[in-house]
Amino acid sequence: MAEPRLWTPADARDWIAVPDADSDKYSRGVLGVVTGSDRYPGAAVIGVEAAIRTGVGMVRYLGADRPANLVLQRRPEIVTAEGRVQAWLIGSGMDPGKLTREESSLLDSALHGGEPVVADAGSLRRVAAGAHQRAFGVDESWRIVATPHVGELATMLSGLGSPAEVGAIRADPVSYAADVAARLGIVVVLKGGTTHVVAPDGDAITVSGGSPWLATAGTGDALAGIIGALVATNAERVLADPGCLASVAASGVLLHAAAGDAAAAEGPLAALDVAEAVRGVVGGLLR
Ligand SMILES: NC(=O)C1=CN([C@@H]2O[C@H](COP(=O)(O)OP(=O)(O)OC[C@H]3O[C@@H](n4cnc5c(N)ncnc54)[C@H](OP(=O)(O)O)[C@@H]3O)[C@@H](O)[C@H]2O)[C@@H](O)CC1
Ligand SMILES: Nc1ncnc2c1ncn2[C@@H]1O[C@H](COP(=O)(O)OP(=O)(O)O)[C@@H](O)[C@H]1O
Repeated sequence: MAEPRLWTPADARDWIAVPDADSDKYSRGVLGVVTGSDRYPGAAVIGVEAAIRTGVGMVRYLGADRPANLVLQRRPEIVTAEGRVQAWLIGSGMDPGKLTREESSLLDSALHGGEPVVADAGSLRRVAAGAHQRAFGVDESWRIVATPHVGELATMLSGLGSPAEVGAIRADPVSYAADVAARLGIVVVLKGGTTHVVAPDGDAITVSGGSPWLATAGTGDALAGIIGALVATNAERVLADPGCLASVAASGVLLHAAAGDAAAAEGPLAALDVAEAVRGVVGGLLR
């Protein structure tokens, strides 16, 4: 396995799609979002806020009523009607053991739809079960980015029939992430104090340096929203060259770390502060 590459702000800058005079909300990219639940409605609010502050043409939110109402309360810009999307963000704030039939069906539609997908939390078991592979074959399933923390990676490994202790994963994170990435044909973003982005071919990118104040509830939901927005706004490039999905994901991790630093500069941060701070980080990279 090659040495992990360190991602830089200049690398991330290349994946910020800047609108021009010919752009419209559709051409910029629409992100479909299936996140949140009655149990964890806040995850939907945090992810959507992070996505729109990263920059996207439109967010279509298709979750349950309680999170949908909270999302709309904070962001009336969000559209809750079905329609075409360029990418999906799924699973944050969803409990895989307590999904309603409607939620299960929304997750499966996103995984089987053919668009790139950012799969978080409650959707990871489905990804580990290989539903996307059965639909597309392993070679065409590069379009999925999974964002587990070590506990969730352990669950994915169990689902793949290779259980591993969390301690063992922490001791050798890139190898375990690479194993899951290769077997499922997906990009794995293994979150932690240092985050590793690993492609199915074993190429690894390391992003370190985010403030330890990021260790607070909901910051992973913000990360998923940031990556979702980047994938939606780069969907054409991703579909033309799925191999670039790891670069898009690494750029999202870098924006998230920088937003964490910006938010932490003012004192202890909350996840929504991180989502709000992405705007300034993107603006700074573009100056
Ligand atoms: N406001 C909201 O709506 C919020 C909603 N949220 C939503 O909540 C849902 C549950 O997500 P979750 O991550 O809290 O719990 P879960 O997936 O059950 O795994 C936890 C187990 O894994 C282990 N573990 C090991 N290392 C770990 C690590 N670094 N970080 C975390 N865990 C680690 C550890 O086990 P242990 O090592 O203690 O045996 C632990 O018991 C999910 O849908 C998420 O989106 C949250 O985002 C918060 C804000
Ligand atoms: N000590 C730390 N230093 C820097 N970043 C961290 C640290 N701990 C966690 N993070 C980041 O915070 C986020 C936490 O995500 P996650 O574990 O999914 O929490 P949640 O489910 O509550 O959103 C990840 O992006 C992770 O990389």
